[in-house]
Amino acid sequence: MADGDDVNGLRKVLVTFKSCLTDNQEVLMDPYLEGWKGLVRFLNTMGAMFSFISKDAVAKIQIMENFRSGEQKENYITLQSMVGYELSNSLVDFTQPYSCPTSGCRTILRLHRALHWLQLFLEGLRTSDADSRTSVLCTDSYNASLANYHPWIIRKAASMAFYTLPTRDTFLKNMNVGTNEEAVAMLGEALPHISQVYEVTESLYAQHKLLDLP
Ligand SMILES: CCCCCCCC/C=C\CCCCCCCC(=O)N[C@@H](COP(=O)(O)O)[C@H](O)/C=C/CCCCCCCCCCCCC
Repeated sequence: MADGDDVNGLRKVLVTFKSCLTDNQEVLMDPYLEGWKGLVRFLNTMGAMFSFISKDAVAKIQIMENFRSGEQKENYITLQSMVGYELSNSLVDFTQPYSCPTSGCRTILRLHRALHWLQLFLEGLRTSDADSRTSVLCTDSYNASLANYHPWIIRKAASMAFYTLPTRDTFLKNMNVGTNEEAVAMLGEALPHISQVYEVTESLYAQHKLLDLP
């Protein structure tokens, strides 16, 4: 395959997050989920050690796609409409985890926290030295974000999976978006959009006191 072929579609995935935000700063659910599906496709190329992560992400994406295709699909067009609908209909459980049915607000919060990890990881990948280890970058970004919400056993399993990651140079090559310099440039283009989606979601959840949903 010629150099630069975006065989994993990562360029398209990262640009998808750019199409999440509307002119009035609302986050569109469909491209948000498409972005995550693309990231999971890439995750699935990294081996069986990551399958428990992929399974959880796929399950959460499926919950949201069910909302987007269900009777109330019009209320799930944006994260803002989802929050308004679920809060005004008392569908969000502020006390019990895993209450049924699992709310969209709770499910998106888990993906939102993972988006923070992604932001930190991609920035680390973009700015680190050529001889850096992706495992260290991934561990550091995980410990600064998602790890704060996971029990010991999950943190242990995650750190074991991270240990199998290659060097930064090999990881950038595996992204299949061109030379390493082109991959770094693509990360620089994509990161501001990912950060914007993260910040808009963070302030939406903070405004409605949803950041600590169990
Ligand atoms: C351009 C380069 C792209 C880089 C590759 C990115 C690929 C990342 C794809 C998906 C990221 C993982 C999404 C993980 C969602 C986890 C949500 C979560 O926290 N789930 C926990 C809580 O859910 P509830 O139990 O409350 O329902 C769940 O308990 C834990 C599940 C296990 C996953 C925990 C580890 C997450 C590590 C994220 C790093 C991914 C490693 C990527 C390797 C580069």
